[in-house]
Amino acid sequence: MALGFIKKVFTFGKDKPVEEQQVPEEHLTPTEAAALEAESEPHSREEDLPVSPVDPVATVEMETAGGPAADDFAELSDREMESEVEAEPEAVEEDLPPILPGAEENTEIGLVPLSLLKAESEAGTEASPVAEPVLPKGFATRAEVVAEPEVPAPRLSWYQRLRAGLARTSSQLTGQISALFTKRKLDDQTLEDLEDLLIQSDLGVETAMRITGALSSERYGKDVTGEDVSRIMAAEISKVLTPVAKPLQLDLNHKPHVILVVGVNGTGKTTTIGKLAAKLSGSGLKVMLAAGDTFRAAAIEQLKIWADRTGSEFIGTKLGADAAGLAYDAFEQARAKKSDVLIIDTAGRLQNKAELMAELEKIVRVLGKLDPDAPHTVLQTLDATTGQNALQQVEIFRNVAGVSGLIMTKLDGTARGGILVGIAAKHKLPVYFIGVGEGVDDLEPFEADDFAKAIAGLTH
Ligand SMILES: Nc1nc2c(ncn2[C@@H]2O[C@H](COP(=O)(O)OP(=O)(O)OP(=O)(O)O)[C@@H](O)[C@H]2O)c(=O)[nH]1
Repeated sequence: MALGFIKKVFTFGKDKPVEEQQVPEEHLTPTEAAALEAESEPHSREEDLPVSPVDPVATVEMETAGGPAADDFAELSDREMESEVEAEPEAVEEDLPPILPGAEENTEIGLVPLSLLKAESEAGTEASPVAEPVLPKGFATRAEVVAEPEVPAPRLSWYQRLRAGLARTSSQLTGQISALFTKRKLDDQTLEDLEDLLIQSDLGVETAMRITGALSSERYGKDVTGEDVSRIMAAEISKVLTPVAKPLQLDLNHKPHVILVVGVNGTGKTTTIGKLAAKLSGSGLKVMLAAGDTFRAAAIEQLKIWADRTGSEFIGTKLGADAAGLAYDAFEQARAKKSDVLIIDTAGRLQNKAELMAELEKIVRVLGKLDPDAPHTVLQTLDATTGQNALQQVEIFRNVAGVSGLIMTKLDGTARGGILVGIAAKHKLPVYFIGVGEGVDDLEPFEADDFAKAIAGLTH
């Protein structure tokens, strides 16, 4: 065995210069040579292998955390753009939450955790087991004490996460309402003050008036508690939301049913597409995902990973390519492959708003050439932490892309969910799902009653 070569390989990247350590083989005694060989064995472990100077995870993290400014892309050459798109998918996968609980522990498909391998190899090299002393009653070995199982933190139900997300809205509101009604009979002044509070919580003038109207007809001139107001508020909000809480209807005669997903960047389009794809493919439908956000390399990358993880087909193009062209190709391919559902991602930010709107209009127009009814669903994602701005976003995207339904995301964060009530009252667009986390299962059908109770701070 060429000892010099082995030493070179196993000492790569270490502080000591390789030359210093090299001793010609013939100058060693057999014992020294054997000792040296033995010493080199443990270095074959993963952690001593050279590390690539560029960390792809860090690169993608940087982009997903907001991405480079629009102008940054102008300076990329085509080749650079392509290489960004072709980056190893594993790099981003580490960032994404696991698809199935416990999937990483699956040994049935030939994957064995590294820790198990290490434990096995250590067990094999042990000289002989040392007999544990038997301790008297009342004593315990340190290992026994340390090995006490940790109780895992219970995973919150989606409703608990929704309530936690809406806690800011609800506790602020209920706190102020309680303060308003302490030792006061319901009169015109308290009703007016209540109306102001409700409007400030993004519920909208119409809903605020509904609530004060209902309260007035039930309790005018009588004592009112914060609890009374919360109950009436939940009932009135539920009345506004119930007509818009609808399931997303798929017409599978279309083959594919085309869903175009639009919305401002960062509102959760790509993640929501992944969650939808998981639900659809999980129920046996053939799904194709198209990366129509050709503006951001990480978005293409992210969608490809979701496609792989959900067993969906994927179609993408290079960064900066015509998104409408991609949508057209995707529709043709999905037809040829007899996909049930085609979901098309779009960019949320281009250099300017006019350009973004022109691109969306073109995508809709081009899809209509292949099927006058396509896109069959236009979904808009709304970030629940944005408040009043979401109202304008619906206005704009509805006009340009003909939004037919909404999904509100990030309701698990510090959400300002009141705005969904305002949007429902004004636009009356269906709300299909709500996002309550970043995981694949964190997409729940929208339930008017649950949502209304969570805003009013009532327990389920
Ligand atoms: N907490 C929480 N985070 C979410 C939810 N939905 C999406 N996110 C996160 O929001 C961030 C933005 O989501 P994306 O899916 O990349 O948003 P996008 O609209 O596709 O963004 P662009 O590609 O920039 O247009 C990511 O970090 C997601 O993990 C949700 O329901 N809850």
